[in-house]
Amino acid sequence: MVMQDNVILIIEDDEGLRSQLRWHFDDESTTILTVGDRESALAAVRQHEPMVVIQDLGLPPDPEGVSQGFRCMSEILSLAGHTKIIVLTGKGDRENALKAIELGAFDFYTKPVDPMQLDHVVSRAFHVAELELENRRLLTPQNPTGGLVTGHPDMLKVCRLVQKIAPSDVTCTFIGESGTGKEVLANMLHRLSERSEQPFIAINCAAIPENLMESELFGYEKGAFTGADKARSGLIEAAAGGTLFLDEIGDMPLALQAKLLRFLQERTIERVGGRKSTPIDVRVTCATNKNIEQMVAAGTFREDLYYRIAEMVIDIPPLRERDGDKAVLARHFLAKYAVDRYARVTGFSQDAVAAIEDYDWPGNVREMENKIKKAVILTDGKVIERDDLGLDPASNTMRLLNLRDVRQEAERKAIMQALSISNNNVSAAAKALGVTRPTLYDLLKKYHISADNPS
Ligand SMILES: Nc1ncnc2c1ncn2[C@@H]1O[C@H](COP(=O)(O)OP(=O)(O)OP(=O)(O)O)[C@@H](O)[C@H]1O
Repeated sequence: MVMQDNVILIIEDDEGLRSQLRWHFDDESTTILTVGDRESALAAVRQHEPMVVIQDLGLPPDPEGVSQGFRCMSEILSLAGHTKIIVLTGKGDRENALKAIELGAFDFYTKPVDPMQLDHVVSRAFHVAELELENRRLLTPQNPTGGLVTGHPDMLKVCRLVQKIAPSDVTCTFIGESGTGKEVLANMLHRLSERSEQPFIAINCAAIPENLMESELFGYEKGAFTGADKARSGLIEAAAGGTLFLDEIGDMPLALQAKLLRFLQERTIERVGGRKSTPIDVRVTCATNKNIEQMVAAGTFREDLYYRIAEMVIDIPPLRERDGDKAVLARHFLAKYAVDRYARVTGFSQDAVAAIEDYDWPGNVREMENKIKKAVILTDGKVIERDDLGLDPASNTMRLLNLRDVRQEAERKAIMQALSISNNNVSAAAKALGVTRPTLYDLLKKYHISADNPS
């Protein structure tokens, strides 16, 4: 079955509400299917596999209870596990709302329905579904990504670039903040290359003391220095035939930069204390979170080495700039760690989702993985709550005024202006801004602007 883009299935036994929702969501780009009971819902899912389902919990023959609603939800998820189900619950029915999340619902919405508010939830569900779909498209058996998960257009572009250059021997350098996935990408590059059966050796240039780095990389001969009682090969030799990943290349001392450059030019190594040159066939990949061009200008990084390692420079955006990836990655890490004795943990509360979205993640994906792993272990319930995540809002305020902030402020102002000119009509405002309605809803959410009161 292929998931259909822009199909919403509404499962609601109240005919009035069903028509209201159909009428509200109906537009040229969206197909709305409506049904009133569980059997018809399952038939519609089999036939159309909608991306998003809006579902009432009270369905016949148990319209006052929740048994049919939960059964329907579980059956949809076992038929089409990626469906984003938004459950409609009665006021004060928090217990069932949480149970729905535990069973795998994407979100819940408390009646009475305000279609404009429900729009936010629906467009977020579409957004996450689309990102996950992109990620699944990327992750085919022909495209092993070594565990890289993303749905963000810029990261997908990076992945495609990596796939393209993998078969060549181009030396590429990944530039990005710590924890953004540079090593994961370097590993993906290796796996996709013809060297995949050979070793992938990663070395963190910032973690090795300067006086040991040369012998670590190039190896040494017996008697090369005090304590060298036998010869040892270095990491370049260990990577022979495969890939050597030099992480934090910006921290490599100048003296060693010269030796690395010689290796990259001649493709031979000389062990410390040795006189013999040995040819080694290795692909070199680098990463850094430093601005190497600035270091070149300051004289702390050799320009000739920079040109060698930067045959291809690939920028990795920080997590805070990957709109939508936070949700996709959070769900990925939950699935990764909520196993065995933690399998009871099945989702995030609404508050937790909002906290994940709002947080800046200065430590990027690594920080998120650690925080979610910890939350899975620490939570007492079945759902991870905001407090379980231990996100420190202070780190969000550390941001300096930079181009991104300026751009966001301009975007926010333009949206407010468009809303005010269009009398808060979201469709008209979206048109004026040249974006789709779901995109505008995403932006409204991002900037915490209410369309009812855009001040
Ligand atoms: N897109 C991703 N999907 C899944 N896991 C990811 C992704 N990006 C990063 N990770 C995970 O986050 C952690 C940090 O990633 P990685 O080591 O690749 O970051 P890095 O940019 O190389 O960091 P550093 O500069 O500090 O070495 C790893 O455990 C990795 O598996």
